[in-house]
Amino acid sequence: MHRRKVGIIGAGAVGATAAYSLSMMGTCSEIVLFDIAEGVAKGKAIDIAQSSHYAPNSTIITAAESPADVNECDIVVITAGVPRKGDMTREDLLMINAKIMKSVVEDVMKYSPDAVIICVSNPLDVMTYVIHKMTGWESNRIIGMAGALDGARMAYQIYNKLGYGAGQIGTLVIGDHGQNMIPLPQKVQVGDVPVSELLSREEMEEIIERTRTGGAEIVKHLGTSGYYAPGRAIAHMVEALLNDSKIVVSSSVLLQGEYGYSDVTAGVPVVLGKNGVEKIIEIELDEETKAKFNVSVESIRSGIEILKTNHFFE
Ligand SMILES: NC(=O)c1ccc[n+]([C@@H]2O[C@H](COP(=O)([O-])OP(=O)(O)OC[C@H]3O[C@@H](n4cnc5c(N)ncnc54)[C@H](O)[C@@H]3O)[C@@H](O)[C@H]2O)c1
Repeated sequence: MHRRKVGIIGAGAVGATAAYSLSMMGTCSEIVLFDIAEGVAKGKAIDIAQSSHYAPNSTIITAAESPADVNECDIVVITAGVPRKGDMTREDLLMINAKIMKSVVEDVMKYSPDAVIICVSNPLDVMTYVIHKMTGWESNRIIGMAGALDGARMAYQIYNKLGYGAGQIGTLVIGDHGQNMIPLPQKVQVGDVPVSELLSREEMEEIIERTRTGGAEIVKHLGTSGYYAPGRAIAHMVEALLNDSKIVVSSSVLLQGEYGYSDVTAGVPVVLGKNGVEKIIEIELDEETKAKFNVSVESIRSGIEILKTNHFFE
């Protein structure tokens, strides 16, 4: 990864915030934004490039005129998609976003054939699976961003309860990036202190619930989903890949026997480095968590099944 070039496909709220975060961190040498909505990538690229005047390191930020300009990237972040509208069923949304993903991925394969892909578009785990099927690439090169955000949301809730420990709260959220996500309080530490020493079971139950509904809480206030924390979470992952930092981040990856599942994507802790997913970490799950993980995996499988029933992969 010597060029440190990052492509971001979908320059909407999340994609542009990821670009802005990366440029403020000075992590990349070059960021190229692409969006099908005319002017969006161009306008945001100019704005972000001007803000980078005050960043620690300079970053070249450009807008792609066509998918072919998102070329020779080390990492491609995909945030392209459409949100669910009133009259759409889950099935409709899945099919629409999967078709968008298919066309985006065809371009990535053509123009950035050596990239690592970070999938962000929802439904996250199913879209990550689509990328695996469409590319046929080594599974380590395709990573779904979910746990990085959900873990930050959990840490925020814990800090709000404690009033201390900011930046020291290690969290872990596994499973799907949706209703059945599994925040794991038994794995949380504040500094080196297990959270069970600091918060009661009832307080942790409330934190788990608020983590699960963390996205919806923002929608309630804002009328649209959050983008600062998702954008920063993407930048955190991109930095880990570019710097080969081998940090542990929960991410949606293809399971091939790990945790007893195959041919399905789900959020589990992984090591991120220059090759993408360097290692999937298999932690010991108690029986209750195993049952929850199964519910989570089955909900992802039901999304994949919808695509199969609609002959998407044929
Ligand atoms: N994984 C996560 O944790 C997480 C967090 C937040 C949002 N998301 C998801 O990320 C996606 C983006 O969210 P957002 O708030 O930025 O939405 P947004 O609507 O602001 O941006 C999406 C952008 O994608 C563009 N787009 C659509 N089709 C495209 C194509 N074929 N090629 C290029 N661009 C295309 C649209 O023009 C739009 O600008 C959504 O699917 C959202 O649900 C995921």
